[in-house]
Amino acid sequence: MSDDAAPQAKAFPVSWDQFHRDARALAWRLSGQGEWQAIVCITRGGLVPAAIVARELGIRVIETVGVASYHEYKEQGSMQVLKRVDPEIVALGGGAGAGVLIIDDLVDTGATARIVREMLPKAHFATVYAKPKGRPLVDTFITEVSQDTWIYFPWDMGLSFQPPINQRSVG
Ligand SMILES: O=P(O)(O)OC[C@H]1O[C@H](OP(=O)(O)OP(=O)(O)O)[C@H](O)[C@@H]1O
Ligand code: HPA
Ligand SMILES: [Mg+2]
Repeated sequence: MSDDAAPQAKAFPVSWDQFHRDARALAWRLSGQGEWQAIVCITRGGLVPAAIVARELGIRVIETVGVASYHEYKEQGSMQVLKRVDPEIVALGGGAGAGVLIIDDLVDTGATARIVREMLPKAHFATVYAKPKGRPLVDTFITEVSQDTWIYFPWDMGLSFQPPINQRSVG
């Protein structure tokens, strides 16, 4: 875990339904903010909200940028850029990504957002969820959760048996 990462005391599980609703809410909010020429989604987490936003706003030019940092579960390591943005996309709108929408599932410490913003300084950065440390790097988001919350996305979860509340150990 990086030095500034908080221990994750709380859990915020998100179902597919809730994620779809929240990503659609993001599309609504973005719809009044300009004519987007392309989406750059940050893989892999940004792929799902990008598909929903692209469908709602009729955006058909979709590019990816690959950044990985959480190599182990909840542990942030060194940042690795695995795929850069196509120069054709960077050049849109007169250069530096003007008119481009960058989409990710969430911003946590802001480390990922900082790297991608450097690549496209004039782009609009949007996420579905935001934690306080990363929030200043995002132009538009839907829901804020506390820094010590871990968000569980539906693609990372499966159905499993839950013991009755009165049989759970407290601790
Ligand atoms: O604000 P930060 O502290 O940088 O964290 C946010 C990033 O972490 C997660 O991606 P991850 O690196 O785990 O890769 P993934 O999208 O492939 O799961 C998430 O999808 C964001 O991209
Ligand atoms: O809270 C989180 N949930 C899932 N992936 C993440 N990557 C950084 N923070 C998170
Ligand atoms: Mg990611």
